[in-house]
Amino acid sequence: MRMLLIHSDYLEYEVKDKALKNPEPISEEQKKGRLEEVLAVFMSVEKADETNPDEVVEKAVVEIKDVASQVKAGRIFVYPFAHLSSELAKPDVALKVLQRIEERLMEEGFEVKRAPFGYYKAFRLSCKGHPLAELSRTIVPSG
Ligand SMILES: Nc1ncnc2c1ncn2[C@@H]1O[C@H](COS(=O)(=O)NC(=O)[C@@H](N)CO)[C@@H](O)[C@H]1O
Repeated sequence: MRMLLIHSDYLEYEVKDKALKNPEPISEEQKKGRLEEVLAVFMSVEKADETNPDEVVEKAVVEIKDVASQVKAGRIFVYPFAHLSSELAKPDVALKVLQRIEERLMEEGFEVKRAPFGYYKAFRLSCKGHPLAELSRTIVPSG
């Protein structure tokens, strides 16, 4: 899994078109989303993650919690992003991993939004620009 973490004043998105034949079903209200004072986490789930998705979820949560505590962010935006890797996991595995990361972060007490999976989306992001505002992490299953 490849993650790009951007500490932001806000992240907002708007769903445009389908990018997959069968994107994640979404409600009308999920077609737009915005969070202020947020740690935006752009994530590409990778082929290698398919060997142990549960382990990758836990490792990703550890990394996200670590960065969130360093930048003092209480809100997380989980953003599916297929452009951080050339070895993408298949969509059904990727969606499950991202849904599970969302659930685990909520369990950890964060306010969390997740951008819809399988759609082209317009988005605006305001990066805060401090030294820890732009970080990346790579997670691989140990198996
Ligand atoms: N492995 C993945 N990790 C994260 N997001 C993914 C992944 N696979 C698919 N997606 C989601 O599905 C959307 C489309 O994925 S894509 O790989 O860019 N495009 C496609 O698969 C099709 N356009 C056929 O190539 C992405 O924008 C993202 O929302």
